[in-house]
Amino acid sequence: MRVVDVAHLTKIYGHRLNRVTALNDLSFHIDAGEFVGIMGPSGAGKSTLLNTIATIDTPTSGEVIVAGQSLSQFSESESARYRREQLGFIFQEFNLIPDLTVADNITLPLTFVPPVPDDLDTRLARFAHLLGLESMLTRYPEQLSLGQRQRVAAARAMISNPALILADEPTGSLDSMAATELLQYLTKLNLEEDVTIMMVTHDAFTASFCNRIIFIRDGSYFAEVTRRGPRQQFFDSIIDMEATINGGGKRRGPSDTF
Ligand SMILES: Nc1ncnc2c1ncn2[C@@H]1O[C@H](COP(=O)(O)OP(=O)(O)OP(=O)(O)O)[C@@H](O)[C@H]1O
Repeated sequence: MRVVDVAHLTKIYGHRLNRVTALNDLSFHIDAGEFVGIMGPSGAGKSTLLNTIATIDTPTSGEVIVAGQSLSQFSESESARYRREQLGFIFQEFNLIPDLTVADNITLPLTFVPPVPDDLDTRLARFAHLLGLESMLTRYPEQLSLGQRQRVAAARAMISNPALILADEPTGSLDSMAATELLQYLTKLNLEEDVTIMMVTHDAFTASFCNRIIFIRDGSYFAEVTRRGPRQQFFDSIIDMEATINGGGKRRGPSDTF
């Protein structure tokens, strides 16, 4: 099943002399159960793409369909509902609420707008278990390590069973050990729970935990690489593609597999 369908997406900011084309006829799709990385040089349009899928930004032309719904048809309230029910967000800076316990932070998406589901406690227990947070539920965010905080953010993103998790540089604030641990958890949730993840990252190591990377440059689709073998090999192929994209090479068309 297709979760994300981006078709001929174009976003132009400003007009006349200060016109900037942030996205330029970008098309790709993501299927259910994929863990897809979005990479590309600074200014390539990655944040604009995330913001468009999150309905924070509206496209100039083209279409985004998520879980069968065309985002351009949404009213304000439908967008808010879509973000609440279909999306889960993991940000670089965690965005946890300091005055709430870990348990209350995780369940926030379910308690924010009534009615609170009957299985709230079961869902909390399940995601706390999946993310190794069972012993920390009564603590406050400041009593956790940065890696643990990001796992709380991941549990919060997933507790409402959204169609898509949007992760924006989720390892950006973590040291390499905590980053690896988080990525292992995300991989496990992707493989075992079929969570669909789209992750923007600058970091090839982080990207190597995905199963496919879409590279964009100047707002357009540039190339993609798909993991077929060991992660080290996939990492090398990501580094190669980064060199190509930064070196100004031309690479477009069919998927490269490694
Ligand atoms: N609100 C805005 N008004 C005008 N131009 C914008 C706006 N937001 C982004 N841009 C421009 O659109 C282009 C794409 O920006 P975007 O932030 O999406 O890139 P990015 O790939 O996320 O970059 P980075 O990796 O540096 O975060 C850039 O040239 C940027 O300057």
